[in-house]
Amino acid sequence: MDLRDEEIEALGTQGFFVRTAFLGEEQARAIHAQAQARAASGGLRPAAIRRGADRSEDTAVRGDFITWLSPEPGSALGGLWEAFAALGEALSRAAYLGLGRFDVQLAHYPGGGARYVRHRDAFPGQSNRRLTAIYYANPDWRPAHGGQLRLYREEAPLDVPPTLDTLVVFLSERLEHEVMPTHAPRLALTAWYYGRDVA
Ligand SMILES: O=C(O)CCC(=O)C(=O)O
Ligand SMILES: [Fe+2]
Repeated sequence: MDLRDEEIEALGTQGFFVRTAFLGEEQARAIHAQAQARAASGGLRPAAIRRGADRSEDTAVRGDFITWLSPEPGSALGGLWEAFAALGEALSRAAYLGLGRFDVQLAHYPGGGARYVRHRDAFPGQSNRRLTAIYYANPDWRPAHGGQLRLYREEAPLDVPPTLDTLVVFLSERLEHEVMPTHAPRLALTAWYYGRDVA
C-alpha cells in the first residue's frame, strides 16, 4: 500500500491523517455487509471501560458493543485485515514507527445517543499501543446521524463523519478524541498496533 507524503507529514505534525475512499466502494460495501451481519448475530458485548483497577460498563461514558476479530482469509473482513497489515508495514517503513502486531475490534454503536467521551487510547508508559487506525463501514451516513469522530488537534477540533470507506489514523498516545452522540447504528473497525518490542 502507498502512503502519500502529506499523510506521513500530517502524522508527524498533527498526530493524525484521514483518507476517504480507502479500499473502494465495492470492497467497502462487502465489509459493511459482513460487519453488519456480525453485529446482528448478537455476538457483540457492551464495551468496558477501566475505572482504577476495575473493569466496568458505563454507557454514559461508552455506549458501543464490541467483539475482537481474527483473520478470516478470503472474506471481506479478511481483506480489511490484510489492508490493516499493509498499512502497519507501510507506516513502519515510511514513518519509522516500529509497529508490530495489531488487534482488530468491531464496534457497533446502536444509535439512541450512544457515544464515547473524550479520551486517549494509550498513555505514555502504561500501554504499548502506538497507533490507532479506524475504518468506517456506514453507507448513507447523514449529518443528522451525528456520530462524528471529534479529533482534538492543536487548532479547533476536527469532526470526521464515519462515512463508508473512510480511514482515520492517529498516534494512540497523542491524540485525544471522542465519538459524538450517534442517532443511527454506526459500525467501526479499529486496529491498534503495538510496538515491536512487545511479544
Ligand atoms: O469509533 C470511533 O470513531 C472511535 C472509537 C474509539 O475511540 C475507541 O474505541 O477507542
Ligand atoms: Fe479511542
